[in-house]
Amino acid sequence: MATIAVVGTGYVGLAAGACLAELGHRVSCSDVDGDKVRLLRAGKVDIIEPGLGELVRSGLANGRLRFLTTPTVTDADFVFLCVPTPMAADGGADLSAVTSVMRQIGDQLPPGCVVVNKSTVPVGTATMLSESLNGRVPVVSNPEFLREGSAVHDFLHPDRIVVGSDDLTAARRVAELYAALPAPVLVTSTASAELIKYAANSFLAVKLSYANAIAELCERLGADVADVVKGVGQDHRIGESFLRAGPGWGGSCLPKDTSALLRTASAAGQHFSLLEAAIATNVRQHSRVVAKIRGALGGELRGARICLLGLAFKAGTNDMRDSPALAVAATLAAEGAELTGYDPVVTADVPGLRVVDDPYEAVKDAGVIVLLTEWPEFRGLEWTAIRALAAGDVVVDARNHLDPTVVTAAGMRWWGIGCSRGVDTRDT
Ligand SMILES: NC(=O)c1ccc[n+]([C@@H]2O[C@H](COP(=O)([O-])OP(=O)(O)OC[C@H]3O[C@@H](n4cnc5c(N)ncnc54)[C@H](O)[C@@H]3O)[C@@H](O)[C@H]2O)c1
Ligand SMILES: O=c1ccn([C@@H]2O[C@H](COP(=O)(O)OP(=O)(O)O[C@H]3O[C@H](CO)[C@@H](O)[C@H](O)[C@H]3O)[C@@H](O)[C@H]2O)c(=O)[nH]1
Repeated sequence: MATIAVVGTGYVGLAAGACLAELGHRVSCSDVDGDKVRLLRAGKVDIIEPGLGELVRSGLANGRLRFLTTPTVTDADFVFLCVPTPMAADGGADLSAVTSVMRQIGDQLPPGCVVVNKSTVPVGTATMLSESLNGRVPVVSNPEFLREGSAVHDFLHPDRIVVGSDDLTAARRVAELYAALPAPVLVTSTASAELIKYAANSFLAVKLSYANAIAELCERLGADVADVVKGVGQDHRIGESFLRAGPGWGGSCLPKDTSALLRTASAAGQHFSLLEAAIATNVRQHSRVVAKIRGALGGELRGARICLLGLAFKAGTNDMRDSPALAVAATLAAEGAELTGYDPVVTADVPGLRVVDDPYEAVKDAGVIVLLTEWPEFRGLEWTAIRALAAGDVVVDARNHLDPTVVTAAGMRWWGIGCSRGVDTRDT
């Protein structure tokens, strides 16, 4: 059993801390957000993550998990860095939280301790951190691959555990922390481990943009993207996952990580045109959704009432960071549309958008209804009632989530993504 200090209790830090405590380690988690720490001490988790609340409460009860407002590292065998690395103004990764934590704890790290970096950071960061410590303790890169909405499951059932270290003993000690998990451990240099994280997220983004570009072609050629990606994905070399066409990819990771990798490549003298095209295709996908909405309204957005169903960047989370729904909403609002939104878990107001807590209120008088997040509850909506409440009769289903026969049986028109129904290529 190891003593672990986790710094940052967001999606990654809290999942890692609670799961490592569950695996038998003694874990203290710290965060600068005092309100969050107070809630966690009371066993309350303010993000939607199945199983996380239970693990936090069980860790508190068995004494293996505690929450602090300042990191206590003097007795730690391992310090896990799990702080944000958002997009900086220049498109790269903002490392200020990482460097500020290291300034705070650097002098207190005991001999024999290992700094384990789980934040997503550019190649060279582990070396930079190690130099800032004058090599007193090893810095290991241990990127995290969990997804929001399934953080606990993903942490406990990883496809692989990547341990990047220029010190083999430290690498072995970090790998040992995960010994109870049935996953292959890949030991690499710190540079390779740091790049694996960006390369994986960027590959997912490229795959998604490819699917969205094929969806556009399907519309132009009269094919159906659902069938096309099924037939493509059944080739085991390609795989069916991450090929669902939609309003574009978003979230707290893919947009910032693709941008940071592009910048890393450019600083290294490489024009990564494939990745650049994937990002551009994603922006284009937002515009294609807006074009469909404009088409449904007869060309005019100014003054139009539009209902947005779903605001989170995907179903299963209340995270709205870089949500495609917000990108679409921002363009519509800038063009003078009046927006009403409903999301089962997002209740906070969004600039340019009135958020209501009932889908039937959201659709009232709407000239067009746009589905942007694939929440299961949207499949159970009463479309006959909606037909009576809305002013227009088109549903732009940007996730191909609804059953078109149910929607059309209620007297509405269903416009999907990547299928010949509802094609409007006027301003794409
Ligand atoms: N969200 C994901 O699905 C995911 C998955 C894998 C990797 N990552 C990476 O992990 C890192 C953390 O991401 P996240 O989504 O958990 O972030 P988050 O925004 O959910 O949480 C970060 C937490 O760190 C705290 N924090 C900020 N500065 C701090 C400081 N100086 N000291 C202590 N705490 C501080 C914040 O208050 C917040 O609670 C990022 O680099 C991200 O790219 C995220
Ligand atoms: O077939 C698909 C799959 C996903 N998406 C969209 O792609 C985005 C990203 O989805 P997902 O990858 O599930 O979200 P995250 O929770 O942000 O997870 C990604 O980012 C994390 C942070 O780095 C990584 O750890 C994960 O491995 C990586 O999947 C979302 O907008 C999804 O709606 C699609 O449009 N179609």
